[in-house]
Amino acid sequence: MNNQMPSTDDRPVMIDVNDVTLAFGSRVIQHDVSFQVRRGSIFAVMGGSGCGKSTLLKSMIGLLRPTHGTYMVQKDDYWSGDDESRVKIGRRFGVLFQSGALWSSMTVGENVALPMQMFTKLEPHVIRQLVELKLGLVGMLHAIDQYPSELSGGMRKRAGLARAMSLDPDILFFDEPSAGLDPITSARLDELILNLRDGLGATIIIVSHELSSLFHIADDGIFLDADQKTAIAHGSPTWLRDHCTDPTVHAFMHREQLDSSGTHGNG
Ligand SMILES: Nc1ncnc2c1ncn2[C@@H]1O[C@H](COP(=O)(O)OP(=O)(O)OP(=O)(O)O)[C@@H](O)[C@H]1O
Repeated sequence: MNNQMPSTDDRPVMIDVNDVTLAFGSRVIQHDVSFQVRRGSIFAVMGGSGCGKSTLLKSMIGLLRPTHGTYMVQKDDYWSGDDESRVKIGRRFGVLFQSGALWSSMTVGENVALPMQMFTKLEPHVIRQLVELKLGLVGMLHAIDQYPSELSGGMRKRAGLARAMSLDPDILFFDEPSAGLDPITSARLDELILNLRDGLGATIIIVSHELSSLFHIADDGIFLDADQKTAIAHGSPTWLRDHCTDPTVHAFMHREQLDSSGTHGNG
């Protein structure tokens, strides 16, 4: 079965996930998951609903300890140390949650400033300048004094992105960034994500259902299966679409349904 993209990628490995098992209590969600994310790549975590994509993302950002396996962030073993060492490694991470997850009682500018106030000793006027810079990067400087409730869904996502970049992370995690956005706003967000990767050299791990977006922006990825509870294919979304022969992956990447015999139907 053709389920592994041939790799000619010689970019350094940024995150090395080795033999990870994720479980809630005795319920295993995924097991024996291994993959590498290379520096500067946009890495897609794919798979059907409920297979464990968000759970994997949670464990990569420190919200769920894997029951087995390791995550190396360059030379640092993310889960082997104490909370303090994890927080230190996590300072390199920026996270954009589905909703943008802004504090509703704070303005956009205050939201972006918050991580800087919490984790740095920068003077308020320096923070203000940095906040303006981050909001400028995502085209949201005009909304610096607005509250989240005054923003559209796309604007909230962009403000969330500015906040995710608040501490100059070199690794960004996006959970369903295009969820709830219309196609045009979603396409703009794709361009913004590509610009961030190209302009800042960030490494991006993205969970998304939006195949058109994934085909456009992601250059590597993994496909998690809900039934086998493990990764069944590795490669960029376009490679999986065009070359992967696994019936589940093929059906997903071509938006088909499998019939009970495991062959492709068209309904
Ligand atoms: N806190 C939790 N406690 C127990 N089970 C959980 C918890 N969070 C998620 N699950 C279960 O883990 C499985 C994977 O969920 P997860 O949200 O990671 O899937 P997903 O692939 O991101 O799904 P979707 O694409 O629908 O968002 C699901 O069966 C879910 O019910």
